[in-house]
Amino acid sequence: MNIKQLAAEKAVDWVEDGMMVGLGTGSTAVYAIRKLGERVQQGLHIKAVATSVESEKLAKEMSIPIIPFAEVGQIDLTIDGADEVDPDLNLIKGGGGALLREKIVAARSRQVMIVAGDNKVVKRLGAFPLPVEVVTFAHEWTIEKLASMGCTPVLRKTESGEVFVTDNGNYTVDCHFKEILNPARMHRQLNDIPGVVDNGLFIGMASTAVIAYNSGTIEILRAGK
Ligand SMILES: O=C[C@H](O)[C@H](O)[C@H](O)COP(=O)(O)O
Repeated sequence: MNIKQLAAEKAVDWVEDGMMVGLGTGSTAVYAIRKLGERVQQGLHIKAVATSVESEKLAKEMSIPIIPFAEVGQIDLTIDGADEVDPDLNLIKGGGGALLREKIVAARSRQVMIVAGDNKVVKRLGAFPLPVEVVTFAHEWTIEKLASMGCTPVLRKTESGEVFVTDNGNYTVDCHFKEILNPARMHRQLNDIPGVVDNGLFIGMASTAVIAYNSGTIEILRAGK
């Protein structure tokens, strides 16, 4: 079993009967959705909301009952991956292109549990290019403003060379900062740029991180500890 699978399947142990569960996106979250699906098929009763079209499709294939976001009240637990996790459990997310729905679901969740291999744990955020979701209108100008923040911005393309379009019909700009000294301030400054919809910094949103190591060990990190 690889470390992504180990962390993701462990997190599913926290899901209890009757919960409203947020389903993350990405190659690690996929393992959590599959495991949760197995538990549903064995009789676990939950409802879920997905953070991407892709995760929703997989959840339905696994017979997990999906609720439209408009009908979701409080979400009990969201299980999601991350591109970087710092010691305060601040995160970079959006490498898979789903940051906006992920952030909305996280904001509605009592508990956000991050699942990752230990390669995602960093002392300081920013080596991973920070994804920023921007509207298509005047995106060239928005990209210039992002560059003025001290990064090298790259408009994300698909493997076939088309501009990548998010589930919300926007573009993603990957901002190469190398390091982000003050993530909370950077979060505000980026979102102040007209044309920016949101950025991949998740500040103070994760309550727990389930981190798996190649040795097979699992470490549980908690925010504020
Ligand atoms: O947009 C995608 C999400 O934020 C993912 O959770 C993140 O990119 C981590 O993905 P993966 O588990 O594939 O490394």
